[in-house]
Amino acid sequence: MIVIKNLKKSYGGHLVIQVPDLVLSNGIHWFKGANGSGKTTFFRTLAGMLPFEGEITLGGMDIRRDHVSYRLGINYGEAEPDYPEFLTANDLIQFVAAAKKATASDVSKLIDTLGIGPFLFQPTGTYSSGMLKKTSLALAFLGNPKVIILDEPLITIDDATVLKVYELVRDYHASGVTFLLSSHQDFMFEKLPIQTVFRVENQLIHQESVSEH
Ligand SMILES: Nc1ncnc2c1ncn2[C@@H]1O[C@H](COP(=O)(O)OP(=O)(O)OP(=O)(O)O)[C@@H](O)[C@H]1O
Repeated sequence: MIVIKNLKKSYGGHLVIQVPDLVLSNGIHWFKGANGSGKTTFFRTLAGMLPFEGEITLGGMDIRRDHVSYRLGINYGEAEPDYPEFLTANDLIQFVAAAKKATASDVSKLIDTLGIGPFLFQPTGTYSSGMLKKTSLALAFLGNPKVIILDEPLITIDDATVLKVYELVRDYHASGVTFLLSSHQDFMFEKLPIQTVFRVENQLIHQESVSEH
């Protein structure tokens, strides 16, 4: 469970998002909102990548005080991944796997499921946008996170990979992982048990009814 209190995130004095009080329970949550509404900023803040005002805890772990255990508990998949171009998918995966304490068998399962094998040892500078996205998705599933945040997980990947991502989300969710997702495309509700839909608008986050979607 993520508990957020009095969160304010600004860039250079310009307020982007404020969350006075929000509890994200275990489940799959979809964050919707117009371009520039603050979804990525909110996700990066929760992932511990940005300074902010307020308090965030994950399963009782404080984002600042318990920063190592907090970060082991939360994974983040970038909307538009961008890596140093000389690094291969294998370099990135091995590095993150070690940091996130992932097992070798989980690593090879993810490489296989997401079809990364054919370009595993090529530098990411040579990748298509879909190959970069598959790499970032593999990184987001490594280790034993309690929460996985996927920012626009379905963009640039082919239809077969979209189905694999649904499968991964369902499987990890079945073993207790909470997902925070954003997408401008609709998710296939029959393939993903989405519990809550949130709308990010006017610097705030409102809960919507799932049946509206
Ligand atoms: N590093 C930054 N420095 C200054 N302003 C930023 C920075 N990153 C984002 N912003 C601003 O914060 C606001 C929210 O951006 P953010 O990327 O969080 O939106 P988003 O909802 O994810 O948008 P999209 O749907 O287009 O991905 C925008 O006005 C953007 O210009």
